[in-house]
Amino acid sequence: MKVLVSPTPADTARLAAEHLARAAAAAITERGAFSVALSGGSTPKLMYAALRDLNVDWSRVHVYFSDERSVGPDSADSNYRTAKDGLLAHVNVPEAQVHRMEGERDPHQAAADYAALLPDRLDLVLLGMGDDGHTASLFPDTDGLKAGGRVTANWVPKLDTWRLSFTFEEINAARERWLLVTGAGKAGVLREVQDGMGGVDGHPVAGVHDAVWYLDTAAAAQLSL
Ligand SMILES: O=C1O[C@H](COP(=O)(O)O)[C@@H](O)[C@H](O)[C@H]1O
Repeated sequence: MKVLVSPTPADTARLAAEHLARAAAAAITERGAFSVALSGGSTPKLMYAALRDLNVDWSRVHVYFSDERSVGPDSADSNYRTAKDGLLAHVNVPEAQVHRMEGERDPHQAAADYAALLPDRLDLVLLGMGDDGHTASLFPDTDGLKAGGRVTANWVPKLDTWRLSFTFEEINAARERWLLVTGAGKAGVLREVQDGMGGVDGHPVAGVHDAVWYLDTAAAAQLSL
């Protein structure tokens, strides 16, 4: 586990945003473009705000999503909408370079179509971790944990809904994976992940390999570092 601990969620967000700006510049210099998959939920919001003030050549950035809920782009639950409101509407990223997952469509068809538009290899996948150890929309004890290919339609019984999600194969094939996790509420789960409790079925985030973890002090409180 490569772990970077900052004092507060805002510090964590700022550090990840600064590293993202640096990673984007390096990729653009080396390969002419930077491809990043964003995550959803509440944790990335502070990072989106921090990123708006940084120097990034957004004309060379291609934005994807690692997961999406079964809703349209205007829903308050939409991961795309969170990213749009918090970041994409405030920077000069060309619309044609923003690729949202279409949560409002038939999930199997939407997953297949999304897999077809992904580049060969993403530069960076940004991820979060839920209180139950899920990451992207790979929830404990769901079929999506064993899905092959790049994107899966994952039925989540406890939420009674479909989710669209990158598979582990796609997440682990990217050049880099960063996990952004903050708050005391995540400390116990993080400890269990570090101890290997429940394996990937119990704590899906354990299926993410060679990640950099951006944590605040509260989330890291129970880890042995
Ligand atoms: O449902 C989701 O939850 C996770 C974690 O979200 P958070 O609110 O605890 O930060 C998120 O990473 C994922 O993209 C999202 O769809």
